[in-house]
Amino acid sequence: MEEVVVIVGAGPSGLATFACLKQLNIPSIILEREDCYASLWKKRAYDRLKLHLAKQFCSLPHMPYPPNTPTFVPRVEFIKYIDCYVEKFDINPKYNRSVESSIYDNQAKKWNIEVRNLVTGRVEHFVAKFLVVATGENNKGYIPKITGLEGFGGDILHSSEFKSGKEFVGKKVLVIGCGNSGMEISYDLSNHGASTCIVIRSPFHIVNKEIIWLGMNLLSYLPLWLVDYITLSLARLTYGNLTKYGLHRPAGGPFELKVKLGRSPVIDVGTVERIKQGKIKVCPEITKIEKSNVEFNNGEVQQFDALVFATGYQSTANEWLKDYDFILGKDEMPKNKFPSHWKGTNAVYCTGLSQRGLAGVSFDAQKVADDKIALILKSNKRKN
Ligand SMILES: Cc1cc2nc3c(=O)[nH]c(=O)nc-3n(C[C@H](O)[C@H](O)[C@H](O)COP(=O)(O)OP(=O)(O)OC[C@H]3O[C@@H](n4cnc5c(N)ncnc54)[C@H](O)[C@@H]3O)c2cc1C
Ligand SMILES: NC(=O)C1=CN([C@@H]2O[C@H](COP(=O)(O)OP(=O)(O)OC[C@H]3O[C@@H](n4cnc5c(N)ncnc54)[C@H](OP(=O)(O)O)[C@@H]3O)[C@@H](O)[C@H]2O)C=CC1
Ligand SMILES: O=C(O)C(=O)Cc1c[nH]c2ccccc12
Repeated sequence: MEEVVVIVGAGPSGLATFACLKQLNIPSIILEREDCYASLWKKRAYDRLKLHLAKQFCSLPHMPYPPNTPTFVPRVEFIKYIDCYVEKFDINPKYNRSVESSIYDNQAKKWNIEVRNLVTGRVEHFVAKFLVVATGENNKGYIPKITGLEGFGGDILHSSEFKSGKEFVGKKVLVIGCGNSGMEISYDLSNHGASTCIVIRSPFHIVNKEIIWLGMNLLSYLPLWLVDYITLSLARLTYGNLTKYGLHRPAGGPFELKVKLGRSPVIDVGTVERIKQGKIKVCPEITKIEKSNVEFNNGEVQQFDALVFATGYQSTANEWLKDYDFILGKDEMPKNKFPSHWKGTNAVYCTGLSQRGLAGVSFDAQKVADDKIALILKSNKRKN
């Protein structure tokens, strides 16, 4: 099968790229390994999740949210929005297709794509003039190696498998990692009566969604350092000094760290108050595990029924994109810096790999589509 554009992944990035291309009458197909679109939001996100950024920063190209949508969109409403998006642009991804290899044929100037059909088990081949990597930054849950972890007696899960604290009523649970996932999952566990501890090993910024909303808006008018100053001042006023609870702020500002390192500030949903009340206990880094006992680097040992690893994600694009160095580095990140990151050499593009959430997804999808039309028009002109 020969295609103009093959998009790998039917998350918001793949869907947005398809829609932007369609607006320009450029045909494309999407290959998706799961049996649905937006699989992260449907299968790998916890029940109480709401978008942290206001809806104005989380829409996909060519379709705003309906006016009655809440400012901070709950997961289920976001899925409904994506449902409407898919209907509006009549998007039909090819499901259960796991892309296993993608190699550029320099002679034919085409991408050869090998796909495992997960239903039949067979390998299918696609050829495309353009390839778009839209497989996301949150592909595979990362669980660190810890001595004795494999012998742990209780439940072990990654945050992407966590649905609700109601499954842990009366249990003693340790959450490892204090990003947005870990902090919110701890709160949910505590809400449902689980005895909850959280491992915090590094400094991070605690803010709330109103402060970030203000900061995001101010970024249109003020330099980043000033927005950081205002954001930090408000955060300090709201939370006070949290060091005695084991929460430390890093040296750079919240927006500076997001832009430079892709590290998101933690948007507090009530966890900090629980920590202050002693209802969620902060623990230092784990040194080892023996059966149900977890030892921390302050020498303390505690017994747990379950461990929730909210230790982040890995992108896995380099595993299937054999010619990844046309666009990605060894670290799976785009080689070029924002805002030129979305384009590689040899007709490969990426959307959703700039650590800028859904706003970044929209930016990339539009850029990719606009670039393609230029290329296609150029090649058509040459032919005529
Ligand atoms: C818990 C959580 C909450 C988040 N909340 C927000 C938020 O509020 N606001 C925000 O802006 N961002 C948020 N993000 C970031 C979020 O990941 C992105 O905004 C968005 O989902 C990115 O879309 P994507 O299409 O790039 O990636 P994904 O949504 O991850 O989609 C990638 C798709 O590619 C498919 N795929 C992967 N590998 C292959 C392969 N080899 N072959 C075929 N298909 C493949 C996957 O199955 C998946 O369906 C959140 C992330 C997480 C983990
Ligand atoms: N509602 C929303 O909008 C939500 C958005 N998100 C977004 O999804 C993305 C992923 O977030 P998240 O899942 O929290 O992952 P992150 O990568 O943001 O956080 C991972 C956390 O795990 C810690 N960690 C890693 N390894 C270890 C270890 N061995 N021991 C102790 N701690 C460890 C990290 O600390 P260290 O810095 O020390 O490595 C960090 O605190 C982010 O962009 C986030 O903002 C997530 C949830 C909700
Ligand atoms: O949820 C995330 O981590 C995102 O990537 C969304 C996002 C984009 N820009 C930001 C700035 C501050 C906080 C979150 C985000």
